[in-house]
Amino acid sequence: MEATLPVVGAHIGTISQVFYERLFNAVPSLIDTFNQTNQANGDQQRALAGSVASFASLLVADTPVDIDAVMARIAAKHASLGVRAAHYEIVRTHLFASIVEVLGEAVTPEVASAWHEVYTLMANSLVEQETALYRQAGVEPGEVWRSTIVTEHEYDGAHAATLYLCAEDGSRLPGFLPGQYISVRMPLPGGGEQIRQYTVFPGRVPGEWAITVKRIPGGFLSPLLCDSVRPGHRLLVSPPFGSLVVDDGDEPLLLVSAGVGVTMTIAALRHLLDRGSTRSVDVVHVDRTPYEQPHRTELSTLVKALPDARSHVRYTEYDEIRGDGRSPLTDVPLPEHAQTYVCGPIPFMRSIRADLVASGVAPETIHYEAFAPGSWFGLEDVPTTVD
Ligand SMILES: NC(=O)C1=CN([C@@H]2O[C@H](COP(=O)(O)OP(=O)(O)OC[C@H]3O[C@@H](n4cnc5c(N)ncnc54)[C@H](OP(=O)(O)O)[C@@H]3O)[C@@H](O)[C@H]2O)C=CC1
Repeated sequence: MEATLPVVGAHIGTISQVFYERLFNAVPSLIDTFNQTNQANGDQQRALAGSVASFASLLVADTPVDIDAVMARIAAKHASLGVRAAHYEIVRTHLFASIVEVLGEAVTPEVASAWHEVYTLMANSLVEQETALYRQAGVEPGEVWRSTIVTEHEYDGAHAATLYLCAEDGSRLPGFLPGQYISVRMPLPGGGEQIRQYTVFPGRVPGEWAITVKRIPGGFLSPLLCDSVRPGHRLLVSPPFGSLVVDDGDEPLLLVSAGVGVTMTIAALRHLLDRGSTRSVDVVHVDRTPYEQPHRTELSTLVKALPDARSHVRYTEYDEIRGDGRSPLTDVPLPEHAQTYVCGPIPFMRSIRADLVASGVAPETIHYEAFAPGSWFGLEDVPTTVD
């Protein structure tokens, strides 16, 4: 199998394309589970087959990637989509048929069996973790969707809206950890439906959730959520999932965000405040202008309310940080032994991570979550954004 890794790698684009054609022809309903924006721009094509290949290379290579953390992130994302054990067998059938179709005779029985073994290892590990996540969430495997009611819609910054959600049956929505997200599943006006993930943060009353959605022009879901959904609207959502959560230790925290990625920082600050935390916290946030910045007032209110917190907000429209290549972290005193959480566009997270590592920060203390597919194995080669 190791010998065929480069061959599979070299043909991953074609294999993925053939795979999705086969998969969607066989099970058209799965189109709704996959992000159609990422399908259209090719990211999803690269992601799934690429994940199997990456998993295989992690198994055989001496690599610094923390495979358990990567698998935990994938399992959480799958749970938020309602993935079931049976899906892995459907994917296996069509993925292997695609590999054989593209690589032909290079796939000898020995090679095929080695790849099946890798796939089985990966699938078993994910199914086990997803089963545990469903159990913790108190739902049957894959039965993640519940009805919530939008209690309030607020435009937030120039391009985003915050939606407040309560349970349809009047019960309290379950708690969550700072950094977790929920999936929102919505029918599309032209037919079909789509699912997207949004960081969840506390609403205005206990048991209420909030999400902030940035409108992506031409996107499938975000324009609907920003501009069509209003109080009283019913929204199907998943329980909160996500393995990348702000830890409850007492080391200093560095929370770095850009754009609507600020919701992770808001969730973390609310959590610290609720717990009466005295932790040292530095917040770095980058936005284009104050007018575009979601949660601008709340960010500054929360930072002021914490006993040992500071905020460093940078505006790329007014500040030269983008033009002259200076890091948004310039002039921010980096606390020693800090845990850093980064949230924002992929290029932003990539450059912040590089700046921190160049300043001597230990890579294992830098945490980030990317919602885009294919980004599980590092910040090296991931494009795109969610809508
Ligand atoms: N909705 C949600 O719940 C969540 C969304 N996310 C993700 O967060 C991301 C936020 O994106 P969005 O709001 O569109 O961000 P924007 O594209 O609007 O960027 C926000 C700011 O970051 C700056 N920036 C971007 N890249 C760099 C860089 N390399 N170095 C310095 N500054 C940079 C931009 O500068 P400039 O003006 O020069 O472009 C801009 O000022 C999305 O990918 C989204 O998927 C993450 C967590 C939660």
